[in-house]
Amino acid sequence: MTDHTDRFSVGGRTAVVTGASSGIGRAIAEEFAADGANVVVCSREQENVDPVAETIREQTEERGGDALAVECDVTDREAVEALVEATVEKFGSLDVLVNNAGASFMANFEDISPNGWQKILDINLGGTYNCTQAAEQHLKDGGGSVINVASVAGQQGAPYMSHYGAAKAAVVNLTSTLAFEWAGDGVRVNCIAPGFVATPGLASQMGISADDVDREEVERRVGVSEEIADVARFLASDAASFVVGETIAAAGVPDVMESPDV
Ligand SMILES: CCCCCCC/C=C/C(=O)SCCNC(=O)CCNC(=O)[C@H](O)C(C)(C)COP(=O)(O)OP(=O)(O)OC[C@H]1O[C@@H](n2cnc3c(N)ncnc32)[C@H](O)[C@@H]1OP(=O)(O)O
Ligand SMILES: NC(=O)C1=CN([C@@H]2O[C@H](COP(=O)(O)OP(=O)(O)OC[C@H]3O[C@@H](n4cnc5c(N)ncnc54)[C@H](OP(=O)(O)O)[C@@H]3O)[C@@H](O)[C@H]2O)C=CC1
Repeated sequence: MTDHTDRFSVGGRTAVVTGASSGIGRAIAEEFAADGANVVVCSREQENVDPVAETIREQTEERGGDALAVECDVTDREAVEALVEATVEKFGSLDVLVNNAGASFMANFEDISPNGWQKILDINLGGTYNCTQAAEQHLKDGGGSVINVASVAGQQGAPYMSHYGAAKAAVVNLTSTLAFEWAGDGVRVNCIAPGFVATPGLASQMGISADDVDREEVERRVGVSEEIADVARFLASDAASFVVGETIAAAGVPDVMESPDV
C-alpha cells in the first residue's frame, strides 16, 4: 500500500526559496525545513535572512533539515548564479526552486513611470527568469520541481496593479510553457496564485503595519502565509507527481460568494 505520509513529504530535498526574509517566502522555508528539507533562504540583505536561517536551524535540529542564508537580489544575474553555486556546494543538489521574491506598489496606470513599470517587471518576472535558468541543470539532474509564486492579480483584472498584474500573468504563462519544455527532463513546473495574504509586504503597500490587518478580514478573505506554504509543500512533494504546469489559486472565498442568503 502507498505510504501517503511519505508522498506528502519534502524531507531530504534541498529547496531554494527566494524572498525568504519575510511573509510567504519565510513561511515556505520554515514549513519545508520543519518537514526535514534543507533550505536556502535568500533576500537582498544578508542581515534580513541570517535570523531566518538561525531560527530554522534551532527549530529543526532533530528533523535533520538545515538552512543556509545567502544575500541575493534576484534581478542580479551574477548574484543568482552565485546563489545556485552556494546551494550545490553546501548541500550537493538543488531539488526545489521556489520563485517567491516579488514586489509591487499601487498606482493608477497613467502614473506609473517607465522606471516604475520596469522595476516591477524586473523583480517579479525577470527574477523568475534568472533563477529558473540558473538552476536548470541541477533541477534536471535530480528530477526537481519549480514553484512560482504569481498572484490572483495575474489571472484577472486588479485595479492599480497593471504593472504587477502583467508581470504575474507572464509568470503564469511561463509556468505552463516551461512545464511542457522540461517535462521530458523530469522537472515539474507549477505555480501558486495567492489572493490577499497578511504579510509585511501587503501591509506596507496599504500603508499600515502587518498587525493592523483587520482580523475580521483575515477570517473572511485575507489569508495567512502558512496557507500558501501548505500549497507549496504539496506541489514540491511526490503527492503532486501528476500536477504539471498548473497554477493553483489560494485566495479564499471570492467576493461574489460573500452573502448567499439561503
Ligand atoms: C484581485 C487581486 C487580489 C490579489 C492582490 C495581490 C496584492 C499583493 C501584492 C503584493 O505583492 S504584496 C507583497 C510584495 N511586497 C511589496 O510589494 C513590498 C512593498 N513595496 C516596496 O517595497 C516598493 O514599493 C518597491 C516596489 C520595491 C519599489 O521600491 P524601490 O526602493 O526599489 O524603488 P523606488 O526607487 O522607490 O521606485 C522605483 C520607481 O517606481 C516608482 N514608484 C514607487 N512607488 C510608487 C507609487 N506608489 N506610485 C507611483 N510610482 C511609484 C518610483 O517613482 C520610481 O520611478 P521613478 O520616479 O524613478 O521614475
Ligand atoms: N501578500 C499578498 O497579498 C500577496 C503576495 N503575492 C506574492 O507573494 C510573494 C511574496 O509576497 P509577500 O510575502 O507578501 O511579500 P513581502 O514583501 O512580505 O516579502 C517579499 C520578500 O521578497 C524579498 N525581495 C524583494 N525584492 C527582492 C529581490 N529583488 N531579490 C530578492 N529578494 C527580494 C524581500 O526581502 P528583502 O527586503 O530582505 O530583500 C522579502 O523577503 C510575492 O511574489 C508577491 O507578489 C501574491 C499575491 C498576494
